[in-house]
This record gives sequence, structure tokens and C-alpha cells, in this order.
Amino acid sequence: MTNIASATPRATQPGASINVEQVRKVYGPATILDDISLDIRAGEFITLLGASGSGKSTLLNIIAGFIKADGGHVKVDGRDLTTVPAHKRGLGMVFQHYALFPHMTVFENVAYGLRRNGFPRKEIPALVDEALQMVEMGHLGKRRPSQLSGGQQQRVALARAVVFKPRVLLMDEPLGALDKMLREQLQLEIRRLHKEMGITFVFVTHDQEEALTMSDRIALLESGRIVQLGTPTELYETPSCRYAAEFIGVSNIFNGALQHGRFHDPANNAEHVVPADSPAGGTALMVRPERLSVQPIGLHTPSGHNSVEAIVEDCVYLGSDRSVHARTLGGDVLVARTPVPRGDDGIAAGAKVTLSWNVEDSRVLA
Ligand SMILES: Nc1ncnc2c1ncn2[C@@H]1O[C@H](COP(=O)(O)OP(=O)(O)OP(=O)(O)O)[C@@H](O)[C@H]1O
Repeated sequence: MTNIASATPRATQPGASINVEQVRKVYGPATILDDISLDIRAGEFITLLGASGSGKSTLLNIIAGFIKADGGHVKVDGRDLTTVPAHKRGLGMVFQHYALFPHMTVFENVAYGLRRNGFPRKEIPALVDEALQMVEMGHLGKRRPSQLSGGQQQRVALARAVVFKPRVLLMDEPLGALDKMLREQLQLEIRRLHKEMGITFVFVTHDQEEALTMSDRIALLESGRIVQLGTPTELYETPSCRYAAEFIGVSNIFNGALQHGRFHDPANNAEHVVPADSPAGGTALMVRPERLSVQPIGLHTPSGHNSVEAIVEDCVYLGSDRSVHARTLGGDVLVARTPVPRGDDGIAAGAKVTLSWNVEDSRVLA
């Protein structure tokens, strides 16, 4: 989707805003995108996160213009692009599979689109050099793709998109084919690139950790709908529903019902105090592992805390902290993440413990 004749007039902001308005996509009887609306701010890094099949790639490709929606509109800087073909939208795109030309050097791979789009010959070397510098590939311009690692090839793919100085960069699982270490390194580099360029990034991933690391905001998709839109902190600390709580991070969930301001937990025969703003009709109470305290049974539980009794099933040493898996008397298996004690604190498989949490650290979910 390489194109110079930018589809939108240049504003002072280097990035463009995107408005997805009631976008709908069906394949036969299946609804893939169910009237999705999403306002992406100029210059923000937004991630479309969701399980396989939730519709993230379809939405990205509708924004890009590669897939035609069955309803709704896509606007970039207020201009309706719904009927504008992909190559005239002025958006950059990076895919999971980089598809570089194997017979061309790195330099030629990046220059190719510029030549095809009729950029003045004289300007091309400087533009290519600048793009390669941005992705830290300036020294490898003469290599061929077969002489590059996967991470380096993906950098070239990035350079090929940024060389046009697009106002929006769309990325579909660009790190999906890389191993964990390389992936983490490139996550930070893409963040840096985003800061440097100041343009709008729309990033697709199914990896919640990647989404938390990289994004200004995350749109969490489930079966063609956005179930929550917010900052990484908002999604982690205040998930809107059970799906969001379970998809992002690890969550301990008690099943029950909110009645008269208390959470009734029949399995553990307990009534938990909940935060004052808890939604009526909640059927789950969530506590994150790092908010659970573990102590041998019989010790005093701090005031303002809820607690349940449990038996430790496993204690996993993780270096920086440890993970304690314990089964409550009601059969719920909970996970607590706690600092590693200096000596033996009696928390080991088989130990009877109290798991407790501050009321404000729990969340009732609908
Ligand atoms: N051309 C097509 N014809 C029929 N169904 C399709 C087509 N393209 C996608 N789908 C279906 O649409 C749904 C959403 O696909 P999409 O690729 O957008 O999901 P995704 O969230 O990006 O998943 P993944 O991470 O696996 O790529 C899937 O169930 C998929 O099988």
C-alpha cells in the first residue's frame, strides 16, 4: 500500500486520526465484525488485541482498504475513505510475513516502492538511508534478505513502510514469527519508532503482554465486538467484564453474587466486602495474584481485608518473586505472587494458609 500522493491533506500533527464507524463484516452466516466503532486519536499507539478469530486482522484490513466492509465507514482525519482503494489511502502497512524481494539488496527493497511511485531519482538514496537509519539497518543496505535474521528482515519491512512518511502505520502481528527475545527487543524499538515519528500506529496482536508493553490504548476484541477500550493500566486494573479479566494477566475469580453490598461466595461459604462502586448484578469477584497475601493459618489478618483459607498445592520459585498455588476449601485454585522470603516462612506444598486481600484490590465483574 505504498503511495505518496497522500490521501489526506497534511496537518500540523504528523499523525492522523482514524474513525471507525459502525463497521460490519459478514462471511456467509457468520458475523465477523458486529458494528464496530472506534475513535483512534492522532499520534496514538493503539493495539487491537484479541484471541484468534476475534476479528482483529479483518478490522485492520478494512482500515487499510484491503477488505471491503459490509457496512459502516472509515474516516482518516475526518475524510471518509470507505470507497478509496488501499493504494490511495496513504497508510503504511507491515505484515507478519515480510515478503521482501529475495534478489534485491536491502537498499533496493526499500527503494522499490519509491521508484514505482515515481519519486525523483535524486531524492531516493537519502530517503532510503533515512528509513534504514530509523530501524537501525543503515549499515546493512548491501545485504540480501537471505543474509539477514528474521528480526532484521522485519526491520527492512518496517523501513519499507516508513520510507513514505505515512501518517498512519498499520501492523498485523509484525512480531508473530520471531522468538521471544527478539520479539521483546523489537517491541521496544517499535515503541521508540513511534515516539520518534509521532504518527498513529495501529498494531494487531493476540499477545496480551505485548499489548500491555507497547500501547497507549488497547481495544480488546471478542467475537467481532470491542469489549473494552482503555489504557493498559485500565484494562489490567479495572477490567470491564470477566472476559477482559481473564484475557489480560492472571486473575483469581470467585463465583457468586453481589447481594446487599456484599459478595456472596457459596463455594467458600464466605461474604466478601467489596469496593463501594461495584456494579449491581455482579457474578464474579476478581483479585490479581500480586494483590493476594499468603500467611500460615492462625495469624492475624489485617483489618480491611477479606480472606479465605486454603491448602498450598505448589510453590514456584521465579527468581524475582514466587508464585503460590493454593486450593481453597471450596475448591477454587488461587494464585498468589509474593516476594521471596529470606528464610523459610512455612509456605510450602501441604501448608494450611490464609489468603487475604485488601477490599480495594478486588473487583466485582458483571
Ligand atoms: N475470507 C474469509 N471467508 C470466510 N471467513 C473468513 C474470511 N476471512 C476471515 N474469516 C473468518 O473471520 C474471523 C475473523 O478473522 P480474523 O483474521 O480477522 O481474526 P483475527 O482476530 O485476526 O485472528 P488471527 O489472530 O487468528 O489472525 C475468523 O473466524 C475467520 O475464520
